[in-house]
Amino acid sequence: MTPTTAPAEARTPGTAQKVAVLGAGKIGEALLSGMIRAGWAPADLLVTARRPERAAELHERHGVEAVSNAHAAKAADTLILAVKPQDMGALLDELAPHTAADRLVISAAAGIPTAFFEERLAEGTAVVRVMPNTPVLVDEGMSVISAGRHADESHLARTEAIFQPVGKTLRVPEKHQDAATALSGSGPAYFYYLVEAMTDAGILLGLPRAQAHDLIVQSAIGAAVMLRDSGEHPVRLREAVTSPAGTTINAIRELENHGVRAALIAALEAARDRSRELASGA
Ligand SMILES: NC(=O)C1=CN([C@@H]2O[C@H](COP(=O)(O)OP(=O)(O)OC[C@H]3O[C@@H](n4cnc5c(N)ncnc54)[C@H](O)[C@@H]3O)[C@@H](O)[C@H]2O)C=CC1
Ligand SMILES: O=C(O)[C@@H]1CCC=N1
Repeated sequence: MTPTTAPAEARTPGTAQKVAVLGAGKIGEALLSGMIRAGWAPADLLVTARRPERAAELHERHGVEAVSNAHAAKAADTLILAVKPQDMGALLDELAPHTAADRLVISAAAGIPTAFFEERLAEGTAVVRVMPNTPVLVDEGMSVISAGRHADESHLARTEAIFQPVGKTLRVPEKHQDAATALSGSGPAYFYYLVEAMTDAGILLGLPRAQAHDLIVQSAIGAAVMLRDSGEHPVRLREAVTSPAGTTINAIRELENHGVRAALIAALEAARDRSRELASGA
């Protein structure tokens, strides 16, 4: 399965569909801004927020009408639910009386299975589960998509029309969503953490913080582009940096001595386990 990027013609939303983002916090607003960059008319979008000040802020920033959850459920064909997993039950209680079965419901919440929505919404409602990540803000997101019981190809295509303009998408069976959440949903945080730690190392080695930051960030960008574009395996790319009796191998030995590889495997396993726990509202 290779992640896909939208063909040019799919990047321009061609339908008169109305899409509502319910619970526009960090990820909801990132998606909203991405849809506008991709050419969605603000008039075809709706947004909901818990606090009136937040609703006003979203309206001011994006020119999108802020409405109640009930209004969004009635007026929009596609509802993107972007509240915290722990708030999803309450949101669905609010939406259920107003949501017709022909709505497409897209959940961006970690952990919550499509069955959770199907049980609480009108019989036959199409639900798609998506795990995006924050680089949707710069159109470099990774959004992992799974169909619920009543979601067909057209629902998946409508979902991809929303998420492909802000990055890549990948369809997976829903059983892999917790793993995807651990890898790409949370993934950006691990890279930020590494940059933070490596910048500290630069300071230890005597560089000013700003310079250390720039050296590490540009190395990260260069490495990421090579990983994406060179077609080479990461091991080959690392070997090309690692000269015999050189500097890099000394660093790699320390990473191995400190169990960094095992720590990463354990960390992602812990994230996967937490995603599973969220399914029970924990
Ligand atoms: N932050 C991230 O990198 C990612 C987050 N997610 C998922 O996206 C969801 C949101 O996460 P964040 O944006 O980080 O959280 P957040 O806390 O920034 O956003 C959630 C927003 O929902 C609002 N809200 C809660 N209940 C509401 C209701 N009944 N009606 C209207 N608005 C309501 C809150 O006031 C808040 O603004 C979570 O389910 C999370 O698992 C998924 C992928 C990545
Ligand atoms: O930390 C979280 O629970 C959310 C889901 C994936 C990224 N952020």
